[in-house]
Amino acid sequence: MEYVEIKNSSASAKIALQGAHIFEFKTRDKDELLWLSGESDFLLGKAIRGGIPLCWPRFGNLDKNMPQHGFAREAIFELVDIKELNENLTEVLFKLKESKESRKIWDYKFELEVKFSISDILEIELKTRNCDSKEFMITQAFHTYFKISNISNISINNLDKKYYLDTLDDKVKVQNREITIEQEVDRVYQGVENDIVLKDLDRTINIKSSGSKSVIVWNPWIEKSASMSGMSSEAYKEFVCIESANAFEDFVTLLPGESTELKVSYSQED
Ligand SMILES: O=P(O)(O)OC[C@H]1O[C@H](O)[C@H](O)[C@@H](O)[C@@H]1O
Repeated sequence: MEYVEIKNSSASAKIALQGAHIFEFKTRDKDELLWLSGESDFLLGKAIRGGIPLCWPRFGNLDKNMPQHGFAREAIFELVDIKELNENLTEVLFKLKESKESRKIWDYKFELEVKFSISDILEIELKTRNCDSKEFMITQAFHTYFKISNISNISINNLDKKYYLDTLDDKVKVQNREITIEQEVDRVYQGVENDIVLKDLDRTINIKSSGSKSVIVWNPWIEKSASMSGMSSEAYKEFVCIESANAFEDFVTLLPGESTELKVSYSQED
C-alpha cells in the first residue's frame, strides 16, 4: 500500500493514500500516539485497523445504502502537496473527488480535502465542499485509535454532565464523572464543544476539536475484540477510540457551493 513518510525536527508520521489514513505519528520525545493493530494487513479495499480512519460521508451504519463509516476510508486520495514550512512543521494535503464508484453509492459531486500539520502537535482538517447542483447531508468522524499503556490505566476527562447515547442498549444517559473503562463501551456524546483530556500513566493527551459537537468513545472489550477483523483478542487493552465527529443529530447539510470544516488537534504532555 502506498504511503507518505514525513520527518522533521519535531515529529514523524506515515500517511497512506488509501483513506488519507495516518497510521503512525511520533514526536521527538514521546512514545507513538496512535495504536496500529499488529494484524493490519494493509490490503487495498480494506480499511487499516488503527491510526485515524476518516469516516465520511457517513459515521456509523444508519444509512443502509452506504458501507459502515462511509466510503472514504477505502478510497485512494490524490496527494496534492507537501510543504516544509519550517524545520518543525510539515503540511501534507490530500484530495478526493467523486468518481464512477462513489456515484454508485452516493450520487453527488464533491471535493474532500484533508490537511495534516505534522509538528509536536498533530492537527488535521477535513474540508467538504458541495460541488453539485443539489444539497447533500453528511456525518463524519476522525475515528482515532489512541495507543495506551493499558485500558485499566486510563481516564477520559471533561465529558461529565454531557448526555450520551449508549448504543449498546440504545438509551440516553448522563455522564456523571470521568470515564474509566471496565467493559465494552460504545457511546455517542452530544453537545461537546470543550477540549477532552485522555490521561494515561505517563502522558496526558489534549483533544481540541472544532466544527463538531459529537464525540464517540469506543472500546470493544474482550469478545468483540476477538471477533473483529484485523484485531487480536487482547487488542482491547492496547487502545481506546475517542472520535471527534458530526454524528446522529449533529449532521451537516451543505447547499450547492457551500463547504464545511471539521478540525482536530492532539497535543501531549507528561
Ligand atoms: O469495524 P469498524 O467498521 O471500523 O467500526 C469500529 C467501531 O467504530 C465506531 O467506534 C462505532 O461506534 C463502533 O460501533 C464500531 O464497532
